[in-house]
Amino acid sequence: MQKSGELRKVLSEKGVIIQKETLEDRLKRLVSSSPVMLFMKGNPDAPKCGFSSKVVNALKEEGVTFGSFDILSDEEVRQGLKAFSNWPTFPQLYYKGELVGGCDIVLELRTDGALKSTLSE
Ligand SMILES: N[C@@H](CCC(=O)N[C@@H](CS)C(=O)NCC(=O)O)C(=O)O
Repeated sequence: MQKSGELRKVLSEKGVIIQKETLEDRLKRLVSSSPVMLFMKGNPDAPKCGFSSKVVNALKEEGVTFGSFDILSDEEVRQGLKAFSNWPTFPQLYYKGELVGGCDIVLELRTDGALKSTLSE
């Protein structure tokens, strides 16, 4: 993966140098695009995996407002986030740009009564 801040210079068809966002910068932007951000398979109305579905239900039941991104729609983000956060699976839940965890952790937090407070500190 390219390092953050490294601008990718690309020669366009017209010979003009354009600057493209690196993958790392894109991932940083995406994980912070909502205070609570869920990277999942499918979308909250139609999850395409049981683990993603469980996290969506937990967030909805706790009344947490969240943004989401369907990693099945973007292979670069799917594989990139695994390396970026050193976390090999989805769903991945972020709060203020930091990884909270996957399905097991989210369900544990809910059982402990700590999900809502973790996502609103
Ligand atoms: N124990 C995991 C279960 C999640 C999981 O195993 N996800 C798999 C199957 S949906 C996954 O994302 N595999 C990698 C991939 O599909 O890219 C959790 O707590 O989130």
